[in-house]
Amino acid sequence: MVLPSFLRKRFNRVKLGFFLHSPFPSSEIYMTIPVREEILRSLLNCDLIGFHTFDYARHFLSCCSKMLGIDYQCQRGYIGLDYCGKTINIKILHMGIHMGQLESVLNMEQTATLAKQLKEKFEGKIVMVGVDDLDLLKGISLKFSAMGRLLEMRPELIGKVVLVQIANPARSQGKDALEVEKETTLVAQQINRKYEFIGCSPSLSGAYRVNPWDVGAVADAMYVGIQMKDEEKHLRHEKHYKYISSHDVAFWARSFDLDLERACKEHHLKRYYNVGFGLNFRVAAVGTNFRMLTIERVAAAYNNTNSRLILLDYDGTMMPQSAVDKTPRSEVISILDCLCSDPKNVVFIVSGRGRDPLSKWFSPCEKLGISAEHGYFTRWTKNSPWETCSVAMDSDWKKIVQPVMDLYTETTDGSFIEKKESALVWHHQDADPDFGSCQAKELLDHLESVLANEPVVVKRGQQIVEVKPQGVSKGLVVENLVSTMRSQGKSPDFLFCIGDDRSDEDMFESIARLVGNPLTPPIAEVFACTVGHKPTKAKYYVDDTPEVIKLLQGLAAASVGSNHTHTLEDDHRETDD
Ligand SMILES: O=P(O)(O)OC[C@H]1O[C@H](O[C@H]2O[C@H](CO)[C@@H](O)[C@H](O)[C@H]2O)[C@H](O)[C@@H](O)[C@@H]1O
Repeated sequence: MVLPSFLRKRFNRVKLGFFLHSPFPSSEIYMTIPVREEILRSLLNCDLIGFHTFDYARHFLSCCSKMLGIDYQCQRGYIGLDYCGKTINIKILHMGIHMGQLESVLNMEQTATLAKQLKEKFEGKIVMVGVDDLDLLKGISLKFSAMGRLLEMRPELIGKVVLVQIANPARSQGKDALEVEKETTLVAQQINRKYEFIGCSPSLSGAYRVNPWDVGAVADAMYVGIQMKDEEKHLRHEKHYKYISSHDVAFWARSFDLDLERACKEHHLKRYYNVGFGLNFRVAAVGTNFRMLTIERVAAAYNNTNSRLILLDYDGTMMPQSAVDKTPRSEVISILDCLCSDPKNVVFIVSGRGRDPLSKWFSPCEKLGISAEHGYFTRWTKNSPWETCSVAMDSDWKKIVQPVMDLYTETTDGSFIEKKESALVWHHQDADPDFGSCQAKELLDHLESVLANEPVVVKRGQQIVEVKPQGVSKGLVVENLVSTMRSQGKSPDFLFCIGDDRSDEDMFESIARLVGNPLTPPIAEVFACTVGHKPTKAKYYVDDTPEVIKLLQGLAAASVGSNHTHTLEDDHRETDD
């Protein structure tokens, strides 16, 4: 299960599908695994993850939600799981059996001989047949016990009913397999001894769904089966046979492969969003060369340029999503300060957060620019005034949104509403992950239906549903900052932009447009970088938040190295003091 991590790291564009041919445990059990998150994250490197049943898939989705805070949704009949901006598809399909193999065995002379022998042996008796692997999961000994219970409850059946169990040899020879074999044989012997019962082997009921742990219920089901009319037995058998023969292992393989192709195609299209649509070669390269951003690569460009624009998302980029205290560490402040001190740099935090927390957190950085609420507010330095987005701001829509969000807050324990100046945000991070995610989907639909004629958009984010004015986006921030720098005669020759979520994709999209526009001055060095390995409009990625900080630290060191005025360590010490 950890292989996908290694494969994805080594071969970025490989098509990865994973099918789990055994149950996925419920979250309560899975939770006890020390490396539970690593395994989940590894699987999420796949394009398609398959399970035998909805229950196993549900367990997996619930683990992702509870342990990684990752949402899932149902779209166009498919279950998708949002991970780092990419939708991982979940497939539910039984693997099926090999029909050709079954038929060839059925047609063998030996089979006919055995069938004849069994018929003769159990002449005049009701025969129940089960076929199982002799392993821990099949619960054969429980079925034996149920047979015992049936004979106890219905003594008139003793000698009239036979249970024939075909037990495929265990595929492993481990302690588990040997124990199951021992236990099964023991139970069978006990029951056979008690009823001097002939030739009975372990069995499986099949047509009836019963709790295998409820021996009495299994015994009842056996009785119903025994009483059943032949016509009904045939109908049930036909139904099953039709399903089994049409959903055999070949069908499973074809279907899984088709879905894997579809999932990869979607991921491919998302990653290569702009390729071939009239944009120039540089943009096309965004898709074809998606690679990890190293400090060596970016520092070389950094050192050779004179007017740099550095755009940094906050949550999930500079600050881990999982952090409780969102205040930036002194090390981060020190790095930012150092970057801002370089006269060749214009550095901006571009965040969905409100201007108050951002200005408070970054108050030590005098020269840092802040773009808050996805660009609704922008200020170039600590002492410059806030500029407000020119988008028409009629806040009457809040009167519609507030009561709807109130309703969901009331019914969703742990959720709350964040009131930003330009937006209203419903948070469900602290609610039950499954219920919260389900409510978020409902809320999104609900809001979209009541806001159809309002100048706002409803967006899903990391465990949030946000309503904000139409036209406000981080993409617009990029366009405005670049055009302001150009109008000031400081046309950027280096553009570094890093972010992790869907709102940051708007920045990458704008950058692709800027780079592809032959009518505007070219930007020599462009680094659009996402956090995490996923389909994106960015050309580069880094793995996680610590890697982002390391990268910025490298750039800050390059600035320090070029002017030799002070070291990062000095800065750090001063800030800590
Ligand atoms: O643009 P970003 O810097 O990535 O900010 C996006 C959102 O950040 C905040 O929400 C996030 O943090 C919350 C508190 O820890 C958490 O509850 C939520 O799940 C995260 O998405 C902020 O509250 C939002 O307004 C921003 O849009």
